[in-house]
Amino acid sequence: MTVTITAFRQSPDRGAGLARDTRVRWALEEVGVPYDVRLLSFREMKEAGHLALQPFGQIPTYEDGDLVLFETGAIIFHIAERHAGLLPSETGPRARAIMWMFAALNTVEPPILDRTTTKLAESEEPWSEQRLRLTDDRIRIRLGQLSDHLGDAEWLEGGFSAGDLMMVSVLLRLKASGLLGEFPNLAAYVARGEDRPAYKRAFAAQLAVFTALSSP
Ligand SMILES: N[C@@H](CCC(=O)N[C@@H](CSCc1ccc([N+](=O)[O-])cc1)C(=O)NCC(=O)O)C(=O)O
Repeated sequence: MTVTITAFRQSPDRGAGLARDTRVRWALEEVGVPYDVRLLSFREMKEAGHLALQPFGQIPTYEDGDLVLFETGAIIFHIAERHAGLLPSETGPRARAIMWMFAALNTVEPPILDRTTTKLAESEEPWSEQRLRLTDDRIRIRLGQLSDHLGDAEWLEGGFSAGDLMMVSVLLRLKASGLLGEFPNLAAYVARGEDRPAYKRAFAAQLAVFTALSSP
């Protein structure tokens, strides 16, 4: 049975790879599992058919036979559990790699999402600029702590893992802000992630969706 994921029919980022299906595509490419994509319009995401799979009306979802999952972290953990290549087999190193998945989603990403909210949903508010400065400073604290921990290491725990896939995916959203560039070792870490053949295939696949839209 082929795995099927859902993605934006027309991603607001115009194929920049920032929508969360890119993380799942990357994980599937890393472990060599083929997948189909069901593209959804914003309207279709809120219709009963999709809400039955994803009660919050979002993408991505993951379907494999009778199993339906949502939440990118849970999907990637499921993929990494079942296929070699994203989690070490030894108990301790495996737990550490999973720890970094949670750190990416629960500690590093929240202030980044807060920044996105300020930029996209609060830009007309009189306090928006001030709030953006505060948000950026909170992000800088996390980036500084992560930068200090990573140092000159290639990946967070020795070999590349799902923890790095999630952390790089989280940090990618900062590229345009200039904040990532303030921490050269983190910028290089993200570039190493983008340079992985599996990431390149995942990125190209989601970009092709957007390109197909804009071709005559
Ligand atoms: N916690 C869930 C969050 C899923 C989620 O945020 N999905 C977003 C798309 S990825 C987030 C996202 C959206 C757009 C961009 N962009 O740059 O255009 C980047 C990331 C979505 O469906 N949004 C529509 C809605 O909520 O109605 C998960 O991790 O899977």
